[in-house]
Amino acid sequence: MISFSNVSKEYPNGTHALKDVNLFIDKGEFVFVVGASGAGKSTLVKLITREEKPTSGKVMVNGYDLGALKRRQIPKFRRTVGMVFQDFRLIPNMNVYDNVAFALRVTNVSFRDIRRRVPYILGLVGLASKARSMPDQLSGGEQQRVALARALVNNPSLIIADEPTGNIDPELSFEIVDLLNEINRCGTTVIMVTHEHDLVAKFNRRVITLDSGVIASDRNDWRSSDESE
Ligand SMILES: Nc1ncnc2c1ncn2[C@@H]1O[C@H](COP(=O)(O)OP(=O)(O)OP(=O)(O)O)[C@@H](O)[C@H]1O
Repeated sequence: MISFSNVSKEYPNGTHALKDVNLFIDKGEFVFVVGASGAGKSTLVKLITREEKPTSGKVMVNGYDLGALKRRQIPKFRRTVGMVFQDFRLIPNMNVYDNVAFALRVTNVSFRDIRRRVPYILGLVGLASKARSMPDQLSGGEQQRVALARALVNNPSLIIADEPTGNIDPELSFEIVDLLNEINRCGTTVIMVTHEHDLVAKFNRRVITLDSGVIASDRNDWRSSDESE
């Protein structure tokens, strides 16, 4: 569950990236966040992951009041959120298996559980046969699936993907969103920032449109709207 109550974000240089935003995303929803460059999409994501703090207002995510979160509580909170980025952010000198296992090792999961969980998650994203490959031996779509596996391996209740298909061919982009869709069907909340209107139209989910730091529209019936043309 995510809620924004009268949230504004002003960066130190005076840019008002978000202005008095009110928003509620329930557990289990799939939400696209769209909007022009500079509209405030990444700022919204950074407030949800507590990379940034609001200048005013209250952000609640998975039961945590992020404004009141102590520094030492941040890692525990972040384990409830899986993050996927446009540039994949894989560790280049680790193979696929280790990239995913690493996310578990840093949280002190036992060797036995890692050996059980990593192959399961790699199977889920269709990469069981690539476990020993290095990231630079994979296509963009495959690298993003590894990143997705890494985001999923801690069993987060929320996946937040900031332009996950931005560096991927259009055919493979569909596969990534399809995977996110499957993950969502199993109960995980998914928030995906994108510029790709084709994908948004194809999957027909809730769409939040940001414009100059405010929510310009928030709708569940994207396909029937004129904006999908
Ligand atoms: N660290 C920062 N310091 C100052 N201004 C910032 C910072 N980060 C973002 N901004 C500004 O805040 C506004 C919103 O930026 P944000 O990155 O949230 O937009 P966006 O919708 O994600 O854009 P894009 O689609 O280009 O990634 C922009 O005017 C941007 O220049």
